Amino acid sequence: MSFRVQPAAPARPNRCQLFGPGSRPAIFEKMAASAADVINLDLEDSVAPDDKPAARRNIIEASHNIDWGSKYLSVRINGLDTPYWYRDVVELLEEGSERIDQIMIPKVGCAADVYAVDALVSAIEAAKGRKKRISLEVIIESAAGIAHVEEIAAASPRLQAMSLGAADFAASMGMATTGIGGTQENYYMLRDGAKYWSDPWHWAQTAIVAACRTHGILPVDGPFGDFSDDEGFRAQALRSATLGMVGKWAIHPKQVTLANEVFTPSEAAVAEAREILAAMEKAKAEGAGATVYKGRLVDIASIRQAEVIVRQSEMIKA
Ligand SMILES: CC(C)(COP(=O)(O)OP(=O)(O)OC[C@H]1O[C@@H](n2cnc3c(N)ncnc32)[C@H](O)[C@@H]1OP(=O)(O)O)[C@@H](O)C(=O)NCCC(=O)NCCSC(=O)C[C@H](O)C(=O)O
Ligand SMILES: [Mg+2]
Repeated sequence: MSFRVQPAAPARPNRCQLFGPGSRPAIFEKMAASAADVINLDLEDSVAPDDKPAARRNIIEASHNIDWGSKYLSVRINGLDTPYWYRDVVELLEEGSERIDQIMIPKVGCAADVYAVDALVSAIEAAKGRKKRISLEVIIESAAGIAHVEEIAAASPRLQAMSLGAADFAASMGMATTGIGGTQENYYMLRDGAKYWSDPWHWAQTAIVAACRTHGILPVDGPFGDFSDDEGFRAQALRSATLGMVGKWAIHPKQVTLANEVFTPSEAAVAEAREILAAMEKAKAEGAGATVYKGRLVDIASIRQAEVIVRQSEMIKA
């Protein structure tokens, strides 16, 4: 381990982030009643330009009137290249209730984008005497975002989470696809005439996970567009979880259960992790740094791996 110790990510469940347009207040109660850990009320791309002011009003009212329970309540503002974003922040934080936990910044391209929002949020919090410190989350969904991912992860002490936005990312990168996440028809290796599909999102996800883990931020997988394809969603989410991501967006309520299932460690996985910890305790007592568990090597690094699973399970239960 480096002398600079890896900071822990925020200890709150973030298995599923359920999105809904701010211009569709009829679904807000349903979002609040869902099993998602995080709610993202949207002012950006799911809201038409003419509907932005009304969507802000809807979200402000909902922050006062709806019981969001223990959910982490986040609002996605518009991008910094639009005329909308500053009014999003000003109106939300001047008129919205203390129930708002977080602001999501889309299409972040450099650390200064986060700095700008942080500065505005800090000024409003101080001017209005807001008690709860607003946290930030960002979406990496452009060539610039992924090129500067590490400086973005380090940009603000308010930053808690970072997502991959596959749709805008694909557009910005000039990727030849209209698919949002998942297997892409033309991304395969060919061997002896047989096709082996590969994962075009993999490298961006691993870059995000590395930046997040370096700076103590939650890495999250973004949307899976085809909400009629449960198995496709599950496969994408399983890959993300295997890479170290802690959760995934849901763009339809039916994706919430799928995400929660994948990002909650199974009882079998927790039991195995505890067995590995017990095996290593025994090895340590016998003066050994390594031992054999179910026919395979486990050593001191295995303790750290097992602890990830046990910690995640305990945090979700808490
Ligand atoms: C995708 C939808 C437009 C589908 O809505 P709808 O046609 O109403 O779906 P259903 O008829 O199947 O709905 C079944 C019931 O569920 C309720 N519902 C629908 N959506 C939600 C929701 N998001 N949360 C809670 N409940 C919801 C319906 O009211 C029905 O209820 P009932 O009648 O009582 O049975 C819609 O799901 C939707 O708007 N989804 C969110 C879209 C969104 O926010 N998109 C932005 C995020 S993705 C993105 O921005 C891309 C990213 O940035 C990138 O670049 O990758
Ligand atoms: Mg986007």
